[in-house]
Amino acid sequence: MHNSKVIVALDYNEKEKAIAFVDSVTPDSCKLKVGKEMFTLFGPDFVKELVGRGFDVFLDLKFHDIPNTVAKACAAAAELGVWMINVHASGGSKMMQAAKEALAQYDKPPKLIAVTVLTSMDAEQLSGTGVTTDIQSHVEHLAKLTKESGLEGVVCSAMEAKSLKALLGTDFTLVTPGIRPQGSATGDQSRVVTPQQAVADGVDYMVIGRPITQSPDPLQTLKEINASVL
Ligand SMILES: O=c1ccn([C@@H]2O[C@H](COP(=O)(O)O)[C@@H](O)[C@H]2O)c(=O)[nH]1
Repeated sequence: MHNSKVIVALDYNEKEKAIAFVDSVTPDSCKLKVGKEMFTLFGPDFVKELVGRGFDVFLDLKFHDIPNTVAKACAAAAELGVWMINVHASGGSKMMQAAKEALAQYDKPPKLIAVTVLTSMDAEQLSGTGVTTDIQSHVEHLAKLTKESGLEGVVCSAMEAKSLKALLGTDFTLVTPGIRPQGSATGDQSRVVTPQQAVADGVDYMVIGRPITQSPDPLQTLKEINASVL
């Protein structure tokens, strides 16, 4: 069992840079996230390498397709031995249930969670997609649908953590990107929260990429974040 709440987003375009960071950390100091960029560049072998080193790996491919396709993709992801995978909740309950059922054949299936509203989105971006409710209500709606579909948790902003824990219970896992230590550049994120506030509000895991990977001393930054939320 690894204890850190930090999942480092390995969004590197060079494998050597990612491995240099991985060489500097341990499975107790962080979990690792492989997203679309590194998976597209370096594929399943890269994921297996991280799993082989004993890390909990979140394969963040955000599947969103017809139920059959998503189910097969989730089974393929489970074969890699990863700790957690995800789909988009907006794919609907049939899609999420198919994903869940595809994992039933595994003794140790990955945790399956669903993305609610991307942390890069603000009210204007969301309404531009045709959603007429406010962000908080839409996140709550999608998180409820996710729980009813049998999944273990959601990706959301830590801004929504308190209300989701109250609505869906403390066992429902909340994974929150959009984490920014005080003074860090926000970049393309909109719904940002500091690590300290996120943990105080009850999140289970914080996804942190650039504030760590682009830092002049990534290991020291990770250590400081871990220490700040003890
Ligand atoms: O709503 C979401 C879902 C996923 N992400 C991913 O998390 C990291 C965040 O990286 P930062 O550099 O800390 O912004 C990135 O890999 C995203 O693809 C997200 O940001 N928001």
